[in-house]
Amino acid sequence: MGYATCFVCGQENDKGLHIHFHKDGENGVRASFLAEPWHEGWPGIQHGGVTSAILDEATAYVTFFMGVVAVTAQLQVEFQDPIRVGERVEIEAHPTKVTRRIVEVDASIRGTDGALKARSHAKMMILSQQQKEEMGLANLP
Ligand SMILES: CCCCCCCCCC(=O)SCCNC(=O)CCNC(=O)[C@H](O)C(C)(C)COP(=O)(O)OP(=O)(O)OC[C@H]1O[C@@H](n2cnc3c(N)ncnc32)[C@H](O)[C@@H]1OP(=O)(O)O
Repeated sequence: MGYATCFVCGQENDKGLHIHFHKDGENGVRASFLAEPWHEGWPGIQHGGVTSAILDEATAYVTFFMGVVAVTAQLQVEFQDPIRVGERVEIEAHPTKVTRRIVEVDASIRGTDGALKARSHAKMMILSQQQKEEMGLANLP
């Protein structure tokens, strides 16, 4: 599922996060992740850019499972509590509004105890055929 070379989900990306996202209910997605030492910014704490990339990817998977090709136009992230190296977290995302061109998505990352670590609100722009061609994405489903 997804794309083999993707930084977040690609199983063939040696430098990637290798997160497996799966469908949850009709429109939601879920995944799990373990922060490793090479994901840290401040000592012992997962880098906020890694956290943002995970939220962005969960958001993108919502549109992927909807069967449209979309890119992130806006991603607003709240970092609520540090994600510690060695800590497992649970990721969730679901759509909140769907229009002809834009899918709005809420995503969150929680500890295994359910405590909120980070959350995001994003606007995904559905690409026209011309935009897909210009971005080299015309052959995607
Ligand atoms: C699932 C498997 C794995 C898949 C890979 C995971 C990927 C993860 C997701 C990503 O990270 S994608 C990469 C990061 N995103 C980008 O690189 C997108 C870069 N931005 C663009 O390509 C264009 O800005 C975009 C396609 C989003 C919009 O260009 P358009 O030419 O379609 O917009 P247009 O100029 O026609 O404007 C249409 C409306 O949208 C508005 N708009 C455009 N860009 C916007 C923006 N960025 N934010 C908010 N609004 C925006 C614009 O003001 C306007 O509003 P109005 O209709 O009210 O006039």
